[in-house]
Amino acid sequence: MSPSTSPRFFTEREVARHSTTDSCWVLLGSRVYDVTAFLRMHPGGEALIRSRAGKDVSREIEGPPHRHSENARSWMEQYYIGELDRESGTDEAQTLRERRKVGEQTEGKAAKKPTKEKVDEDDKNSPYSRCRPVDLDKDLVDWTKPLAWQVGHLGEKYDAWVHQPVDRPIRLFGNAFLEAGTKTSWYWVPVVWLPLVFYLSWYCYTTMAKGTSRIDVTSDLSIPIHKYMFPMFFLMGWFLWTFIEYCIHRFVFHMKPPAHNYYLITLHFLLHGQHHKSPFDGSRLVFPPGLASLVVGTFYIFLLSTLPEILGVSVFVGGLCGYVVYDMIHYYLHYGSPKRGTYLYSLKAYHVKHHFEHQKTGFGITTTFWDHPFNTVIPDEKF
Ligand code: HEM
Ligand SMILES: [Zn+2]
Ligand SMILES: [Zn+2]
Repeated sequence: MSPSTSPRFFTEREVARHSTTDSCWVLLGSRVYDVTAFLRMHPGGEALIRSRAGKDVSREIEGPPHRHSENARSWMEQYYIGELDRESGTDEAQTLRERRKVGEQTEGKAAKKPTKEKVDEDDKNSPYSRCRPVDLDKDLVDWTKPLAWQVGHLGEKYDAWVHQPVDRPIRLFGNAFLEAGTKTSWYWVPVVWLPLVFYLSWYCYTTMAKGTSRIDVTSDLSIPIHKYMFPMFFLMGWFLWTFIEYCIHRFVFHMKPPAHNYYLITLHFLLHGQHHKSPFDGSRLVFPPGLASLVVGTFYIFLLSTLPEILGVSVFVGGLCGYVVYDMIHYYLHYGSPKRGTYLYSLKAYHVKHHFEHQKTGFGITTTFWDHPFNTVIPDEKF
């Protein structure tokens, strides 16, 4: 909603009443926001916003504990619902006021509402004047049409546009079947891949348990593989996955497409750009199994061509399990509300900062480990 449209007015009491998980409003000065839809997604935790429900959060947005990014402020504008009417303290006064407005309108006089000039004046005096409202009419793309074939035309404006997140679902393709093919519910990932993880783990363990598996180090030296070595190979595969996770996110998903290359921009948008544009579009948060099988298949072929069979399969299954955990954790970081102080809380805060503020750093999702050697750790906040 743009601040230039005539806003609705709310009394202080009315705003204060919306202080539950089902309906949570906050204020920035005299501007009223319904942030209910954002509560669970908030990286600082649901409780922090809920404890300030019905109140002015200007100080908290500036921090400490956290100075919110430009994108976080623009994001908040999407939840703007109206203005606080400080003069009319009670609901009765509000009702009277509404009646007076209707009366004025029927008498042909101008209704008592803030004019555009008045609102702009207020905005100028507010510390949030730099908040850029999400104006869907003025956006660089036409949201009423599929986006896949539009974004390539944005050229050099694409990079800035794609990194300004919005809270709305994306339609990629006009064709309903094609569109459906790009969406995946989170549960398909464990449904498709976990049976394979269990089967291959059982296969590796029972094969090793026969006691006949050996690794030929040289033509003279051959080491027997004990069944209890399986967990070690499995964990090696998982660790290898965390490296692949980092590399795919950093070097494939965050490749910077050349501004004049329509096709590479489109490819970037389909692979990862759409997730940055609409980070909470739940239908596109996990890899479709068809696409994932390309990566999984390549990983399998690579391991089996470089390692002895049983060792390769053991490492592969650990990596596959790491991938399933990655996709589930990524989904949870966007939709879950982990407790403050937990590992998942720190991962969520880290990942949402990657989305909102530090798009060129913070590529680790299930672990920040690989950000250290590659020097892409999101710096700690300083006040
Ligand atoms: C009500 C509207 C709010 C919105 C839309 C919002 C949005 C966000 C976003 C997008 C981030 C990720 C980092 C960034 O982009 O700045 C964030 C982080 C954070 N927010 Fe908010 N926030 C809101 C209110 C609050 C309030 C009232 C508090 C209370 C103190 C708060 C505390 C934090 C903290 C502590 C973090 C960082 C989490 C961490 O690094 O541990 N936020 N918020
Ligand atoms: Zn990313
Ligand atoms: Zn994400």
